[in-house]
Amino acid sequence: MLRVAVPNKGTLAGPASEMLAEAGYRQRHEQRDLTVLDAANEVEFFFLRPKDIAIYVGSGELDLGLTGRDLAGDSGAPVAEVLALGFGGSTFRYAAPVGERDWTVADLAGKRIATSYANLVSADLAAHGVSAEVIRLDGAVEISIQLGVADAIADVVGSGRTLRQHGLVAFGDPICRSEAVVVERAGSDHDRTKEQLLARLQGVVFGQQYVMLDYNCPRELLAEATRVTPGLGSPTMAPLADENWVAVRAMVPRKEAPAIMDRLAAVGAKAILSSDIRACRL
Ligand SMILES: Nc1ncnc2c1ncn2[C@@H]1O[C@H](COP(=O)(O)OP(=O)(O)OP(=O)(O)O)[C@@H](O)[C@H]1O
Ligand SMILES: O=P(O)(O)OC[C@H]1O[C@H](OP(=O)(O)OP(=O)(O)O)[C@H](O)[C@@H]1O
Ligand SMILES: [Mg+2]
Repeated sequence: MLRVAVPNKGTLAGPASEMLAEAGYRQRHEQRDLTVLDAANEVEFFFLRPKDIAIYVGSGELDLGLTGRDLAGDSGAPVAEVLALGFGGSTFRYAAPVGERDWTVADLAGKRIATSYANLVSADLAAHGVSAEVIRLDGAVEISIQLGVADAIADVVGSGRTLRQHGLVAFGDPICRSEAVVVERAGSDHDRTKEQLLARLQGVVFGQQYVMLDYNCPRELLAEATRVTPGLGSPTMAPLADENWVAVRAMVPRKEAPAIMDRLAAVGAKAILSSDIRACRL
């Protein structure tokens, strides 16, 4: 039985469970359930605090865990990333009050820095050769300067709204660029159930990052059109009843799809359709 940790709360919990459900795994119906057994797929899911997940996986008690790259890094647990999941994107950054001065990381020397990710911050300060006091807080870190316990902070930045609301500005290079990831204990083996879960999740991630384009193309413009949509391997082509036309089907990156559709229309393609891919195996 494969044992897999899933966030039970916070930003990553909803999307992580939805992705596992899309991959065909049973997920919990009740928010308070801490385990779910998916006997058909030989997997047991454990719903744990996101911060704790890498610790369980690093100790070898659980085989895989879905967590944030930043959380896994901060835990210091001996885990390795096996798959990036494409959601829960954030940066982890230093920030300080707007207008006080143009802060640099070197200016943090001798200062108090509040954070919920003390290990990441200590390691980054050491890498910069800066000696400062790290104040460990559990959350609402942005308010700590106002309340007088810190001079600067290091925190997760998503949209940047929370920093702006508190009159703070980020500075320095991001300490970490994070997203949700699957981790395993470093150096551990892959058995059939683990490989299957990773392949299914990979298929859902691909499905979310690509769309399927279908279009009809005059035969003489095929070479030009398929240069625009080379597909992952090679585009699928099928003859139409009108022998001067061909139907083409190719996967394209979701973010580029509108621009690719513009280019196909300019080439002379017609009936250009874009559709979602729920999951795929390449
Ligand atoms: N806007 C965001 N705010 C917080 N965490 C985010 C955000 N966007 C992505 N994340 C990621 O979510 C993970 C943090 O999840 P976690 O559940 O610990 O905190 P949370 O979502 O802030 O919930 P809570 O603070 O209520 O426990 C990190 O990997 C972080 O990078
Ligand atoms: O850049 P934004 O989109 O504004 O998001 C970032 C904020 O969201 C998180 O806080 P959360 O709401 O989880 O509260 P917490 O500080 O108690 O963890 C994070 O710690 C930042 O404070
Ligand atoms: Mg939080």
